[in-house]
Amino acid sequence: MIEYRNLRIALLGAGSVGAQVASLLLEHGAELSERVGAGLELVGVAVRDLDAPRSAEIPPHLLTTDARSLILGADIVIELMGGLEPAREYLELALNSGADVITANKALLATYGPELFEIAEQVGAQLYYEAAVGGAIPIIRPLRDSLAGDRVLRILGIVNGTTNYILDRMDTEGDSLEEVLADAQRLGYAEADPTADVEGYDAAQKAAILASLAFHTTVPLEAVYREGILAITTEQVAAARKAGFVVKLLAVCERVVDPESGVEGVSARVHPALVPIDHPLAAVHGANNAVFLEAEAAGSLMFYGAGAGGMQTASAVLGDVVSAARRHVIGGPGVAESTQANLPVLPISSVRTRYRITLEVADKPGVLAAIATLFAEHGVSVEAVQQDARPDGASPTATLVIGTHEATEAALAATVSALESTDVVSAVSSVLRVEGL
Ligand SMILES: NC(=O)c1ccc[n+]([C@@H]2O[C@H](COP(=O)([O-])OP(=O)(O)OC[C@H]3O[C@@H](n4cnc5c(N)ncnc54)[C@H](O)[C@@H]3O)[C@@H](O)[C@H]2O)c1
Ligand SMILES: N[C@@H](CCO)C(=O)O
Ligand code: NA
Repeated sequence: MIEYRNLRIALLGAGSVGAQVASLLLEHGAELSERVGAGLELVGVAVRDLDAPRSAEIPPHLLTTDARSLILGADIVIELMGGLEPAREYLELALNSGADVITANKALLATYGPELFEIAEQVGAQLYYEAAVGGAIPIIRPLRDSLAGDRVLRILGIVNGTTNYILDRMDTEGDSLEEVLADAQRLGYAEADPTADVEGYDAAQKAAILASLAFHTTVPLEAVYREGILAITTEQVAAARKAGFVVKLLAVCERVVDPESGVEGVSARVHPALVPIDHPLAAVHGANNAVFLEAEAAGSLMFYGAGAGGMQTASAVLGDVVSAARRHVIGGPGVAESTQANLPVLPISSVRTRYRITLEVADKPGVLAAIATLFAEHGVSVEAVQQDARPDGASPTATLVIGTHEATEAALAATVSALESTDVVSAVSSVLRVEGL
């Protein structure tokens, strides 16, 4: 029997993910120790309420309400409390005491990531966060390690399970957003307050993390353009399907060139988008997540699986525990988060993409020509026009769907505002970006 040195692991928070991490560590600790070459000992679990019910049994002697003392005696600290404070304070304390740190907290990383990475670099500690994006799906480590020799060009991610579940049900069952949201809450996919999911805040935090890592640049959360799914109607989803698209809430992180200045930079945005039905992302159903990535040498890759769930997310946390523990055994400084590219983060107005615009127009001669002229005047090239047939004389208006070639957001926004103020257009009923063509 090999005698291992013991690594002391402190866990902060024993909710959906934390309780599963504790249970897996206690159950498989011996096996993981073999993989690491050091003993992995869960020395304590900081909780708010010692008597609260938990999704997995934790021996009472491990529970404590004194998080600070627990942190100060640990080699590896796992933060699964969520929220900004005291999570930030505890992680700084852990890093400054020389411990490696593991977190699943995307809100914390998207807000205080640069500060935390800097402390980690100064003290030579590691900060791991595989569970923060895409839950169980390996995406942080592939970006940081496997693709470190390549140049990532673009990421299209379905990184919020709740909104994917909602949009998927609207598509496959024809249900309304309100109906499905209520079900998602009942099934435990959505939070009691689902704002972070449906308004795109959760996806925007993940986009900031992915873009920073993929482009070796600090991408602050405030620089991520964000639109949620609340304005999406069942009719829009059905019309998209008829036209060969599905509606997905996408996190799009890409290299862009500012059309005015020619400056090269990066952009991160979250919004509902039309995805062609034969694109791999269109096949991501239910609450699953997927990250579709284009790299210069690797080409297209897709990472797919469970983006949430206590047990699934615990898998990613345990992977980080093994990585951190291996470094303790090997010794040496941690790998610093590289932001050396330091590219400018450009506003959404610099982004170029395609659009499908649905208009209610007067059904009379000259209307189409007037609308086409308006697009041309703003430098937006029309790719296809489709008019919905109406029964004869049933209505003096027609529905016009205009697909565009790539145009800048700025040109498109100017076109839409011109359409809104022209007489022949009675309503601009939908403007959706098309991705993945
Ligand atoms: N649940 C998922 O599927 C999932 C997926 C990916 C990432 N995450 C992230 O994992 C983290 C944990 O999520 P969760 O779903 O387990 O949340 P949760 O609400 O179920 O658990 C958090 C636990 O932390 C405890 N806690 C809060 N403040 C504390 C404090 N000061 N001291 C001690 N305990 C404290 C709470 O009482 C609660 O039990 C979050 O950052 C979340 O964003 C969760
Ligand atoms: N609320 C998130 C949980 C995982 O971060 C989701 O729906 O994907
Ligand atoms: Na992950």
